[in-house]
This record gives sequence, C-alpha cells and structure tokens, in this order.
Amino acid sequence: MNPSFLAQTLAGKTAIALPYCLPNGTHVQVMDEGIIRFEPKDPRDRQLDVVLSCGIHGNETAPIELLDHLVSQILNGELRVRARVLCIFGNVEAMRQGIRCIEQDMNRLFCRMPEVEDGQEARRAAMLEMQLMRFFSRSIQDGKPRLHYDLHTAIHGSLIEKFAIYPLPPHGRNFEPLQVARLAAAGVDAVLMQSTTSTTFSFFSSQYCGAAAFTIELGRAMPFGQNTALDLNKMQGYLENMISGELPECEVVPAHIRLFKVSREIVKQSDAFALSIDAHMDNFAPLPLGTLLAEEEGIQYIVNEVDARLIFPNPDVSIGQRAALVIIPAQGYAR
Ligand SMILES: O=C(O)CCC(=O)N[C@@H](CCC(=O)O)C(=O)O
Ligand SMILES: [Zn+2]
Repeated sequence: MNPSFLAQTLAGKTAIALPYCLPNGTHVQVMDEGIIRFEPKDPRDRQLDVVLSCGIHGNETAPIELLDHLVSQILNGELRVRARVLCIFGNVEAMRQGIRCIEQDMNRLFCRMPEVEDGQEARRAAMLEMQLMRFFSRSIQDGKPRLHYDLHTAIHGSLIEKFAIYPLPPHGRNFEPLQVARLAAAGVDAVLMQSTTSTTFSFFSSQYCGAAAFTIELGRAMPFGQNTALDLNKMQGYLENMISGELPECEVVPAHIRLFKVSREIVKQSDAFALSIDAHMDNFAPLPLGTLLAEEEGIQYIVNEVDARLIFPNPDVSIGQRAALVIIPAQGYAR
C-alpha cells in the first residue's frame, strides 16, 4: 500500500506538482506541501467548493487523521468527488514535532497586519491565504456555494465535546440557520458566534472569501494514534457526503443545539497575567457572577455577565493574545 498523503507530507515528499487524473477521472493537483486539490471529472457534477483544513495547530491530531483518511479514500477511488475540494494540512513542521506551533500560533496570523513579525508560521499563513483566494475566486465567478471547515481539537476537556466557532464579520455573511443545522448533522452540539474581528483562518475565509466558514473543535488534543476514544463517525460521514456533493437541506436548527456568543475576550497584557481560576477547567464550565477570572498589574478580570461560561483558558499565550473567552447564551438568532 502506498504511504498516505499525510505520511508523504510528514516525510517531506509533497511539493507543488503537475496535475493528474485518477482512473475515475477525478483531477488531482498538489498545490504545495500538505495541500491537495480535487476536482470532479465532469464540471457539471460540481455542486459546491469546499476547503477542509486541519493541523493549523500541529498537535491536534484527530482531525489530521480524519482528513488524511478522506484524502486516501478519494485517491483510492472509494470516494467519488462531486465538489471542488481543497484539503490543507496546515502547520506541517509542528505536526512533525507533535507540538502546537514552532515560533508563533498560526491561528493568530491570518488577516495579518503589517506589524506581524515574519517567521515560518507567518509565511505559511500568508501562503494559505493566497491558496484560498485562488481557490474561491473561481467559486465566486461560477456562483458556487463556498464552505470552509477548519478542524481543530481543544487543549482541555470540554462539557460539550464537539462545537464550532462561527465568525460573523461586521460586513460579512449574516447568520445562516441552514449552516448551523448542517453542523448539527455532522455531530456538532454547540455553536459560538463571534462577531468581533479575529485573526483566525476561518475568520479570514469568511471575511475575505465570502465563505460560510467555521472553526470546528473535535474533542481534545492527543498524540497521533491515540484518538480511538473519540467518535468522529458522524463528522466523517457528513464530510464524505459533502465531498460527494451532497449537503443536507435541513430546515431548522435542532432544539438540542446550544447557541452562544462571545461576550468578552480576556487578553493577556503582561507577564504578570495569572488566571485566578483553575487553568484546567473544562470548556463551557459555568462562571458564577462575581468570579475573579484573572489578575495582572492592578487589573482584575471579574465575571459580570449572567449565565457566563468559560472557553479556551490558557495563561501561557504570548502578551497581546487571548488568554480566555467569556461566552453567554445567544438570543435572537432564527432557528
Ligand atoms: O483549547 C484551546 O485553548 C485552543 C483550541 C484551539 O486551537 N482553538 C482555536 C479556536 C479558533 C477560533 O476562535 O475560531 C484557536 O485557539 O485558534
Ligand atoms: Zn487548534
């Protein structure tokens, strides 16, 4: 059996190459290291254009294994392609080393500002942006639906195992219940609306490519080969259908889906920043009113929101970056 696309990528054996055809006619092109594009044989078969990315954080292995499996299914001819599909393995060097990042957190380097310092993750993020722009420019011309699922896992445990972050840029796409209903069909149980600007990959594709884009958290970060306790069957089946051009036309968001919105980002301002709560608290842990969340140099971050919950607590981020999110239930979104 040939080594998988991921195995070849980790071995440094994928690079931009000439396009070729599978025996079933699917067009294949390796666009760059860890980036492969598929297009259906018959352009009339093309239902949508989708970007599936993983490994923007190198140690988040469950989605990396999942995407590698999907790529293998396509290359083996087991999975028929009826969409344009761009598959991205994000931070290849960090994957090799089994770490979140080498120099900088790549998911803080999109939509980059001129002051962002150079480095390998910054260069890779800029290249990924260029790949997405190119990929989606054809979708815009042809009027095809554009989707981007950026697959991650969380550092900590979570009271809700599978959840999505839904960037809703101020001048971008509006909230679409259909997209949330589809995520539910993929096994996602909560969606967190983010309406402030951000430097994440999904925010980039939403803001600059007009894609329905999501960061999707699938359980907890574990080393390669140690994800057997995580059930991704629903997500896998959903993505297989998506690649085959089939998306469920769900009418409404199921009642069990929890909708939240970001109330506040707690940004680390100095080296003195210290969490006052347990840094290993599960995501979605309730935060009673008046809880002291964190402190630094005369600043106290106190919970003043009713029904608040905590997401992504991490005191070890760089100065100027988000050390936690306070979220609250979201009301007023059409289900
Ligand atoms: O568990 C954590 O603290 C981080 C997990 C993770 O990588 N989450 C993403 C979320 C991106 C978003 O807000 O859309 C990240 O922090 O980059
Ligand atoms: Zn991540």
